Amino acid sequence: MGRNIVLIGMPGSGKSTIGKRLAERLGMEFCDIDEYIEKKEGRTISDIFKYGEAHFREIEKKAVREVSKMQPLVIATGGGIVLKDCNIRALKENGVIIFIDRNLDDILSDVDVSRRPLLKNGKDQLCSLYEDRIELYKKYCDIQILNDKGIDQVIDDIIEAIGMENTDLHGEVIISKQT
Ligand SMILES: Nc1ncnc2c1ncn2[C@@H]1O[C@H](COP(=O)(O)OP(=O)(O)OP(=O)(O)O)[C@@H](O)[C@H]1O
Ligand SMILES: O=C(O)C1=C[C@@H](O)[C@@H](O)[C@H](O)C1
Ligand SMILES: [Mg+2]
Repeated sequence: MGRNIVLIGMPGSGKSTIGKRLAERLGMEFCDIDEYIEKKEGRTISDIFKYGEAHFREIEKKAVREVSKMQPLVIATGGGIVLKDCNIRALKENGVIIFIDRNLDDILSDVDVSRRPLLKNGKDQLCSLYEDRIELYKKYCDIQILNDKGIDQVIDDIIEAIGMENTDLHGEVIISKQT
C-alpha cells in the first residue's frame, strides 16, 4: 500500500487548501486532522480548547495515531502537531512529511483567526507561534516546499519532490523555484 503524504506548517500556510487539491490530483483520499477531531468529538476545536490546550493536545495525539494507520491518504495536520514528537513518529511510520513553508506576511493576510483559539488575541500571537515553531517544522520535515506562488505550482512542486524522494533522495529537499 502507498505511503501517506503529510502536510505540516503554520496555521494559514495552506495545508488544507493544498492537501485537498493534491489528493484530487493524485486520486487519493484526503483527511484534515482538525476536521477529523471535530467530527469525532462532535464539537468544535474552539469548544475543546475551553478545557485547556493540554486537553486538546491529548485528543490530537490520539487522532494522529488513528489517522496515521489509515493509508494511503493526503493528511493536513493542525499547526501544533510538531509540539509532540510522538505525533511526528507516528506520521513518519507510514508517511512522508512535507513542510508547507509560507511567508509570515502572506499568512497574516489570509489566516482566519476567528476559527483558531490560539490566535484569539490577534495576529501578534501568530508571529510568536512562528518564532517558536519554525525550527520544529524544518527539523521534522522530509521535504520543505515554499508556498510563495500559485497553488497549482505548489502542487506541481510537491509531486516533483515526492518523485525524487521516492527514488533515491533521503534527507532534506528544498524546492524554492523563483518564478
Ligand atoms: N499559494 C496561495 N495562493 C493564494 N492563496 C493561498 C495560497 N496558499 C494559501 N492560500 C490561502 O490562505 C488561506 C489559508 O489556507 P488554509 O486554510 O489551506 O491553511 P491551513 O494551513 O490549513 O490553515 P489552518 O492551520 O488554520 O487550518 C486560504 O484562504 C487559502 O486559500
Ligand atoms: O497552531 C495550532 O496550535 C493549532 C492550529 C489549528 O490547526 C488547530 O489544530 C488548533 O487550533 C491548534
Ligand atoms: Mg487547515
